Amino acid sequence: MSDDLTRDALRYHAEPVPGKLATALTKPCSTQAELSLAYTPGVAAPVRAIAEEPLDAFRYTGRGNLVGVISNGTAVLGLGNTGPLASKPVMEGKAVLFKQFADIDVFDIEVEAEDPDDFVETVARLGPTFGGINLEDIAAPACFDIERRLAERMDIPVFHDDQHGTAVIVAAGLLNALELQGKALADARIVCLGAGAAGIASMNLLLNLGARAENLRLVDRKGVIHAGRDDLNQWKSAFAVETADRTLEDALSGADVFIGVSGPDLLTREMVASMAAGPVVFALSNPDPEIRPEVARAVRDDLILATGRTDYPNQVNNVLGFPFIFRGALDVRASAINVPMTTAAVRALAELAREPVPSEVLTAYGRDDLAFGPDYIIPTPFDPRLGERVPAAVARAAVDSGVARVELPARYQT
Ligand SMILES: NC(=O)C1=CN([C@@H]2O[C@H](COP(=O)(O)OP(=O)(O)OC[C@H]3O[C@@H](n4cnc5c(N)ncnc54)[C@H](OP(=O)(O)O)[C@@H]3O)[C@@H](O)[C@H]2O)C=CC1
Ligand SMILES: CC(=O)C(=O)O
Ligand SMILES: [Mg+2]
Repeated sequence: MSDDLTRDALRYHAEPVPGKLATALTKPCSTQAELSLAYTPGVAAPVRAIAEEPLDAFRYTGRGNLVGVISNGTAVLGLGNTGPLASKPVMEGKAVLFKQFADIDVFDIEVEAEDPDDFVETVARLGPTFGGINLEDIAAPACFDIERRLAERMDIPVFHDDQHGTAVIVAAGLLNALELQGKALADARIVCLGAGAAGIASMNLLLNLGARAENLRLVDRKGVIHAGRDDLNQWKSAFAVETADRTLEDALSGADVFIGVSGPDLLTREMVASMAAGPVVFALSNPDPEIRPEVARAVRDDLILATGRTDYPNQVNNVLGFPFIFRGALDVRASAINVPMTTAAVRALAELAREPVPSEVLTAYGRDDLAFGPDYIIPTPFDPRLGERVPAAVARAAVDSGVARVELPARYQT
């Protein structure tokens, strides 16, 4: 990151008030009469109602539109285990995105609990506060059990954004990028560097969508995950294949797709040069990608390139997913966010990128033109249609898959 950007970012976070969030009131409270309603004695009325009928919490409190963005800070962006306190700017940032793009309120909660049992116990007890839980920046492999255990204990959606949010955007972007390169997902040779939260979930979703296991190579710090390794946890070993490939370099030779969800500057010029004709390179590590776009583009001009960043074309980042997926889930009071719902989000995102781009987006990006093609494979976060299409698709999938607890809202019934 340049010195200028570092300075600007620190100033943005410090001024005019520290941080990016504050509490807003939704009811007036400036007279004796209003205070009597907001606080004692009036507040006793909704307390009694909710004690008698728990569903009244959705009527009398903000629970139904409130998501907990919760982290223990063990995998903060690509910066590693910075701990919970240093993760707070990211969690506040996720709150900004929930509010800005989907009008969802958020409490960011940073928990001093590296031990999964402590973390699960802490979060599970917060159920009454929230309509949904967005787990963020929790390292693999602990994140897999944490999410499963919380989903089993809680009756609201528990969604690990780095797993499923990322997987949705990777899949939507890849479906479009492969089509532009004239390739099919089922035939594509895909190499994923990073076998953690984002990597494992993205590969699982691609398998669901038609990628073939024998065409996938998952790579961690020790190299290719293959059948001969005896150091693999259960999530990695599900991807162990019989192959002679041992290094990232081996795996990438002739590959169609590189997906990087690992760390900065791990993909070399030579590796990009060795890929098949018309390759797709998603260098998604934040803030610094696996290869800088200008370096990759200098190697070859037939590639489609994406990063997780806002300052390059093709931002493959979970910001395109979690606000809109939760909007759809909350609107039907879903008890979970399941595969039919994430798959519906993939399709909605991929299809939206093929439509003409509205003027708001061109203005936000200072562009005269933007159209489906190698530099526009996925909508931008500022696309106002995202807030209609993705939640509608997710809510419908929730209803169809039986996890919705209220009917599909009229505005989604088109
Ligand atoms: N663009 C986007 O929307 C998103 C991007 N990301 C990015 O993906 C990265 C990983 O995040 P996440 O999955 O949550 O983290 P995890 O800690 O769960 O997983 C990290 C994975 O990356 C691997 N890895 C790290 N460094 C290296 C290296 N030098 N060489 C090879 N493999 C390496 C680790 O290998 P090992 O298992 O051997 O330790 C591990 O498998 C981060 O950079 C993050 O910013 C994540 C989510 C969304
Ligand atoms: C984008 C994001 O969630 C990450 O890099 O961790
Ligand atoms: Mg994250």
